[in-house]
Amino acid sequence: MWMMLPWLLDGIWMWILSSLVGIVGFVVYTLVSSSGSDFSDNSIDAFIIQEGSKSKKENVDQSMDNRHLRSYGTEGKQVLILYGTEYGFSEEVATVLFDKISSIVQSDDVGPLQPRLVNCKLYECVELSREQICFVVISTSGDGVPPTDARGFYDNLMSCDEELSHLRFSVLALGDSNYPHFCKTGRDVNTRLSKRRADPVVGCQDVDVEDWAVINCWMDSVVEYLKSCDLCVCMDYLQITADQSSEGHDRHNPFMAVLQVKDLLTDAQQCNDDKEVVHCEFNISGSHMTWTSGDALGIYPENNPDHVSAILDTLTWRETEMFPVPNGAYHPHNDTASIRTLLLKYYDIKTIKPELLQTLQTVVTNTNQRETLSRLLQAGTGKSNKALQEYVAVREVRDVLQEYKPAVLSPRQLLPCLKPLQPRYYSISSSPLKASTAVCVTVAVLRYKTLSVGREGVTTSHLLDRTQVGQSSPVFMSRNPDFRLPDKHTTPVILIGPGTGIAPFRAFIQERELSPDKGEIHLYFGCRHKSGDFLYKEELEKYSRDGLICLRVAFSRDQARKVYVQDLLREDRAKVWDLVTKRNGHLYVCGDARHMAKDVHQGLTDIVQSCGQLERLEANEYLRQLEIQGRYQKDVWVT
Ligand SMILES: Cc1cc2nc3c(=O)[nH]c(=O)nc-3n(C[C@H](O)[C@H](O)[C@H](O)COP(=O)(O)O)c2cc1C
Repeated sequence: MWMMLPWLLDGIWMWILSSLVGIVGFVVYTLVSSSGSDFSDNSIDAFIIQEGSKSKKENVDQSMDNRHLRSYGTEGKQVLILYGTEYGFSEEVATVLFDKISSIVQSDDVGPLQPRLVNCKLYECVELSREQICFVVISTSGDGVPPTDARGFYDNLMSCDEELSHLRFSVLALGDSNYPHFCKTGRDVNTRLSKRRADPVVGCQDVDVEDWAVINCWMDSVVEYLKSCDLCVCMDYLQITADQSSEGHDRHNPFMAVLQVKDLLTDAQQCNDDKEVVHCEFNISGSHMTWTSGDALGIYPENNPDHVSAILDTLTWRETEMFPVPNGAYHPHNDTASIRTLLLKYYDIKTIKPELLQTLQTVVTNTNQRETLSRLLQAGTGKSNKALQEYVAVREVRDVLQEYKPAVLSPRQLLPCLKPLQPRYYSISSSPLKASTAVCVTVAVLRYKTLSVGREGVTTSHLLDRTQVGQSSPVFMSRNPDFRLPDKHTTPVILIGPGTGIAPFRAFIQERELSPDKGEIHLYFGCRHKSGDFLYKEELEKYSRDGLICLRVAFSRDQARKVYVQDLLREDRAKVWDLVTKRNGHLYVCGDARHMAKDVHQGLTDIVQSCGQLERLEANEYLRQLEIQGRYQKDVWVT
């Protein structure tokens, strides 16, 4: 059932054309806009299949806002591009591929290539047995799982054995090498398609974070292949329009939620520490949005206006001039905006794309500057260019533009060099049972220095420093079906979440507080000090006094020897072992993936090894089995 929910929420309209049932099958129609470099004709992520052999074009709905229309105006050689995304990057990449394929002129020139851009969530509309060629752009999410919307497609692909020897394909696997299961989903898809005898015409390519040099290289190979390959003009298809009038709120169509509570949970003076964590509560009444404890809230930030002004200082621009809003993460109300608004709301002004340096190279007149730029770029624009990586890691767009002054860019030169501003995701820290229209998040404010300049996290500083109670922010729900309380309320749970890892556990605790049957909750929380950064201290201590939770807190910096949650778990090894093995207890870990989740896993392995008297490998296998059974769940992230 959960798989149907995003369909509805995402504004998918399923029209079963009863008159066609039995003759041409069913028609599924949808619209979701996609991200891309501009908002021209590039963003359909739906497609229609018809059973039967006759080709047919049909206009599903002409009346809608067709800004995102992809008109399949001609019968062509069908090329399927499937994307599976959690946070939008695969969609952005797939859209670029779509544009590239659209412009290919083939050597035989017998009819144009007809790319179709399809979100994996519409997998039921995709029949690989009918396709000639398919390119899959897919990320890995969670702890090595497919993006939520792509699970149906993934499961279907894995469970079906039908041979696909007629199908040519290639996979672009997006991921992040900081995670243990690097690019797992894309690799799995590649392996499975090969096993089903499909032909990998371009090798599967892993992509570490947003390495456009690698992505472009793969796309070049795809384009080269398509230029001269033989494809038939065939396939049935319908012309599809994109609907802007969808009521469901999602990443493309966020809800403007009023911030109704904002509390700083930390006290710098008490603990002599500059860490700031803020509790925010958004009012979503009227949105029809719902969530389940364990889900996350997507929030679109605004950039710091001072940083925007610093960029404007380096440009030639006029306040009255209007520019297109990028077809990035969400639909703006207007198609155009001033450069100030664009830099404030729609473009990422922290991340430096190599294109910015390449563009500067074309305008700088100072010889030293030109040489510096060409040295930086001479080893390419990919991740393997360490000098470039180091340069961009410590700078933001305003620094680069200031550095190369008096070189001046126009907005038309600058904007194509920037990424669209993406939403950030925060685990929801309240249960809908407590208040179904008040969504809470618990946000650690990011502040640091590079090149002696103060830096800040875009969303976290926007929430703490620049959003007042009563103001609205664009928000939407992000499902996390792998992080759920057990179905039976009486099952004991062990929650391990230091810092803001407490967020989803606050929701879990509220959930059990309001349920008739209350299974045991063992909470392992960690913070630096007893005073000052013990998040939700009063609340948790009250739950503990009332017997709802068994609270164990690791204060890492209150004594000479550092103490962490995994140390407390080791102290409680007999209890943990008993809960898991004798009482069917479920383990949950939330927070930092790079260190904490690994250390906790190590701690749990030690416990299983010693209490179960197992070898190391057997202990690891035991935990792996728990994961497979959904009894060891993680909601972890890399910052
Ligand atoms: C919460 C979270 C979990 C992730 N888990 C993995 C993972 O297990 N393996 C991996 O290779 N990448 C992982 N990634 C990295 C994403 O795959 C990568 O950022 C990708 O570019 C996202 O593409 P998308 O926006 O299309 O989902 C994770 C990212 C996040 C935010």
